[in-house]
Formats: sequence, C-alpha cells, structure tokens
Amino acid sequence: MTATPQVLKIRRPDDWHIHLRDDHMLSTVLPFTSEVFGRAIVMPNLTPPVTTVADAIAYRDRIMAALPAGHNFTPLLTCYLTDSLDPEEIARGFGQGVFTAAKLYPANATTNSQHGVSDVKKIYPVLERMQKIGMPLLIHGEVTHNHVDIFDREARFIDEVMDPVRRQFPELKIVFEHITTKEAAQYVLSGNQYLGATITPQHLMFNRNHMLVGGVRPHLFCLPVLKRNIHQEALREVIASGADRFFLGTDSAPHTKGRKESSCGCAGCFNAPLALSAYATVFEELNALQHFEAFCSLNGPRFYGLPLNKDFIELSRIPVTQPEEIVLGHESIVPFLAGQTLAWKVTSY
Ligand SMILES: NC(=O)N[C@@H](CC(=O)O)C(=O)O
Ligand SMILES: [Zn+2]
Ligand SMILES: [Zn+2]
Repeated sequence: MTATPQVLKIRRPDDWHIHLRDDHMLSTVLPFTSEVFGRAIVMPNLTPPVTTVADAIAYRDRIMAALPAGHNFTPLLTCYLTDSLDPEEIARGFGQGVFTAAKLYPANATTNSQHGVSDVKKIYPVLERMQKIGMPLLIHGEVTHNHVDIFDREARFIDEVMDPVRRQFPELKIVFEHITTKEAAQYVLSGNQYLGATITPQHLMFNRNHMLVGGVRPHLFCLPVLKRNIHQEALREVIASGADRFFLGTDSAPHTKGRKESSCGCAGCFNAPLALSAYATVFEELNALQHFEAFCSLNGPRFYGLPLNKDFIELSRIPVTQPEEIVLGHESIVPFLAGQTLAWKVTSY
C-alpha cells in the first residue's frame, strides 16, 4: 500500500479556459489565477467582444496593467468569431503572436454570445485558414435551437456541428471546451491528435441534483448546464484514466452576487480561487493523483504545441477554506464552494 502523500509537487499549471472580464472585475479576479497559473487562455466574450488584433492587444495591455507585482503570468488571447470575420485578421493576429486561438460561440449559446456564429458554414473560409496555419479552434459546443432541450444541447452539437467540421477540416486543431457529457468524453477519446477537451471543476464535482434538489443553487448554474450523474461519472472516469488530450480549463466565469441571485440569473461559476485545490480533491477521490500533473500542466501545452512551464509549485495537505464572498467595490462575488473547506492548499508558487 502506498502512503497517502502530504505534498504534491507539480510543474506550474496553466488554465486553458478562463473569463477575466474587464475593469474592476478584472483587477479583482485576475490575482487568483495569476498567482498560481503560468498562462491562461483568456476568453474574448467581453462587451463588445474581442474581434480584432487591436482589441486583443488593448485587452492584453489591460490585463498586464492589472497584474500584481511579482506574478509571473502570461495571458493568451483569443479571437471571438463572428459571421463576418475576415480570415486575414485572424491569420495576422496569430502570426503576430497576439491570438493564440479563436473561439466559436454559436450565436446565443451562452453569456455574451449574441455576436457569435449563426451558422458554422459561414466561417468555413476562416476555419480553412486556421487549419492551414495551425491555429486552434476553441468551441462552446451546444446547439441553440429552441426545440432542443437544454440538457441535450451538447450531445446534439457533436452530430450536427462538431463532426461535420472535423470531417471538413481533418487537420484543424479543435478544443471541445468545458465538456459535460459522456457523449462528449467518448467523442474526444475516440478522436485523434487534433481533438482535445477542457473539463471544469464544477462538472467533475457536481451533477444537476446538487444544483436542484432541495432548492436551486444559482452559484452552481453555468453553461453547459450540469448534467445527470452518469455524465459526471463519465468525466471523472476519463480524467482518472489519464487520457492525455483532456486538460485543465476552469471556465472561471465571475458574475456579481446580485446578477447570480436573481429572477434571471447569469450562467457561470467563479472558481478561480481554490481551482487547483478542487481539482486535486477530485483526483484524490478517484485514486488518480498520478495523473494530476499531466492534466494540470502537461496535456494542455502539448496539445497547443507550446513549451511546458519551467518551474514547479506545491500543494500541501493543509485545510483551506473558501471565503463566503469576495468584495468587488460595493458589490461582491460568491466563489465556487463558498464557505467550504478543501484538503489541499497551494503552499508554494
Ligand atoms: N460558462 C458559463 O456559464 N459562462 C461563461 C460563458 C461560457 O463559457 O459559456 C461566461 O462568460 O459567463
Ligand atoms: Zn462556454
Ligand atoms: Zn467559458
């Protein structure tokens, strides 16, 4: 029998899917990520969205200006795809190292996606170009038709959009973002080196019962919505197996407390504080700590074709409690797992 570890030393992790927002929200949420993570793929769904190289450079500058002294963090910017985006703009941004990837939001699928793509065929010229230059496509994979039940939208997306796109562009690198279903897990597993996926802490720790039984818990509401337990189990199984095209993407998506606890609450979990502790908890529950480092720090950069981070961090078996709220001016944000205590604390970074 192996002794229970007291310290987990891993190569510095990256977060391959995050929303950092802007203005005072940006300066409040950024330090939780930048103190631990080396890099993060920053989502472009601002208002207005990041759709040009100039927008991305300006946003990157705002992120760097908000970075606390001593944090060694690199934001990796993404371009928000619209029906009318010029392939030249995408290619120029990628060539200049401003855009690391481009993000496909089906129009009206999620927060700030109203400018998203109405029909994926409209962006085929962009995808053609991205395939050619080796630029990754990141996808929020849900169909948006009114007649498709919200719990079925991800699985339907695989047949209606994801698979046709992959057949049309077999060498386009695609990340199926924040997967939530066994169908998506199996689909990615059965794919090749051009297909990867991110998985969030909330989809590994919870299913829709946790959100809905005994009262609605708005702070667990995110998109794609939590599914039934068999899907949670499938996601847990896939990371426990050590499958190497699945990697850490928190989808940390802060909204103010008022906008979450509302008659029409926003989707998104603010999980940046204690994100790594949450993932470590899951890997330990699964007896899969041997795959923890790869999920956090190796699989992502390998998929993207980026170097691994050079330094290391440590988590120790020390209880750490999530605050109930994080102050944001005269408002607040309620973090994921508010008030709860986790067993693994990041102690050296
Ligand atoms: N995940 C969410 O529930 N919300 C994200 C958008 C997204 O990633 O779909 C947000 O920007 O708030
Ligand atoms: Zn999304
Ligand atoms: Zn997201």
